[in-house]
Amino acid sequence: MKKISILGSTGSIGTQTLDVIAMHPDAFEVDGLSAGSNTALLLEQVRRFKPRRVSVSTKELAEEIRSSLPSGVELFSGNEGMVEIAAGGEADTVVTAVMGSVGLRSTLAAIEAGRHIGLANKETLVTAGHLVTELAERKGVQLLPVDSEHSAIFQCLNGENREDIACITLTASGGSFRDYTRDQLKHVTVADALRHPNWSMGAKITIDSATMVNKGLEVIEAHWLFGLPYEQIQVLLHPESIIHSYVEFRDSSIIAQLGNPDMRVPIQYALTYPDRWASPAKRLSLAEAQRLTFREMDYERFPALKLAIECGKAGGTATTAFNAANEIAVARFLRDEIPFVRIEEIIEKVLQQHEPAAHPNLEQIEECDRAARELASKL
Ligand SMILES: NC(=O)C1=CN([C@@H]2O[C@H](COP(=O)(O)OP(=O)(O)OC[C@H]3O[C@@H](n4cnc5c(N)ncnc54)[C@H](OP(=O)(O)O)[C@@H]3O)[C@@H](O)[C@H]2O)C=CC1
Ligand SMILES: CC(=O)[C@@H](O)[C@H](O)COP(=O)(O)O
Ligand SMILES: [Mn+2]
Repeated sequence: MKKISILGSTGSIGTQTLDVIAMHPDAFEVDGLSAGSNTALLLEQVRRFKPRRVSVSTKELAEEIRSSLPSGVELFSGNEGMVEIAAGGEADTVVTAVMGSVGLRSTLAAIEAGRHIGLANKETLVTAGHLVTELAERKGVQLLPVDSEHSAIFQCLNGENREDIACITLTASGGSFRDYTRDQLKHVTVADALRHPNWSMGAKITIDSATMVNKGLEVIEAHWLFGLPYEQIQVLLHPESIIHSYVEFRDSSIIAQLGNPDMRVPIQYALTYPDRWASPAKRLSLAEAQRLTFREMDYERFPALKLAIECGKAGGTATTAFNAANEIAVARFLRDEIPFVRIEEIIEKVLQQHEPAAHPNLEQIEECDRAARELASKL
């Protein structure tokens, strides 16, 4: 039995990870679950999956659910609680399905404890990619991508030599507003932005997809996961989200990974790697799909993508500040406090005032994250 812990078990990736686990009850068991504030769902998950340890985001929420937990289940709270779920217990693999850079300390703690990582929480790599990848290398821990594009690249690279890679291409759906002009973006609502054309995901990543920040975060994520320079990472608009990404090799061969959009596939592969197991995902019929379309990425239309790549190239704390500013700006947009186009402006303004530090340690990263959040909240 493989033991799995999930950080963010009540979210989109967390619940789909539990769906995958439920499909293979003889192969997986749940060791620990960490949630934010959705205690009703967490308690339901506890009854069904019988974890030994759970955590919620605050002490108050922990006290609220204490008497509803079966005896013997250990209860934790706050960031320390997430670290307990990540590094305590007996998990073989920790799925990082929490949203945002709040997952950084617990991801590092899981790696330090020698747990393999099913990595969905891309913000940790954007915030502190060098710390996460260096520690994983030192501890001999696998960082198994859950993000669909990175799982695709990972699969395309199976058995290949890194020196043979010419470049990788991350595909982008274009998000909710891919056919809008910049002028039309001025009047969009939160409900409009939350209508992703192909994927059903958490609110924050759905907005990131609409601003193309998601693809920016993914370029940085790919840089760290695959150890490639930014010059070898490209982005292509592919509205159907069928080709999840591809690799071009120096002999001009291209290997791509395709499938209907269903996150249970990359989640399961991260849990079963290097094996492939049966999945209920709808089979892709290219005859039915008939046409796959592509468009050159327009960096003027999607300036946040351009800015993210510039931050990636600048290195150090630039990507930390980019991520933190975006997290705050998206939260403000979701609360209807700012218009959609203001998200990009806030990120840009925070970066204008940011003094990047090279090779930051964890304390410097956390200070940069805090300062960028403070500024983004004030703007
Ligand atoms: N959804 C998808 O298809 C994909 C997601 N990803 C990445 O996966 C990660 C998760 O995304 P997604 O599942 O969509 O997000 P959701 O918003 O659906 O879920 C986020 C999870 O994190 C928990 N959480 C949020 N804030 C805190 C906190 N401060 N402390 C503890 N727990 C917290 C939430 O708890 P609660 O709900 O209980 O408050 C929830 O369990 C993100 O990094 C995203 O970019 C990557 C590829 C695809
Ligand atoms: C499912 C997944 O991996 C998301 O990150 C997805 O890629 C979002 O879609 P776009 O950012 O391409 O719109
Ligand atoms: Mn993705």
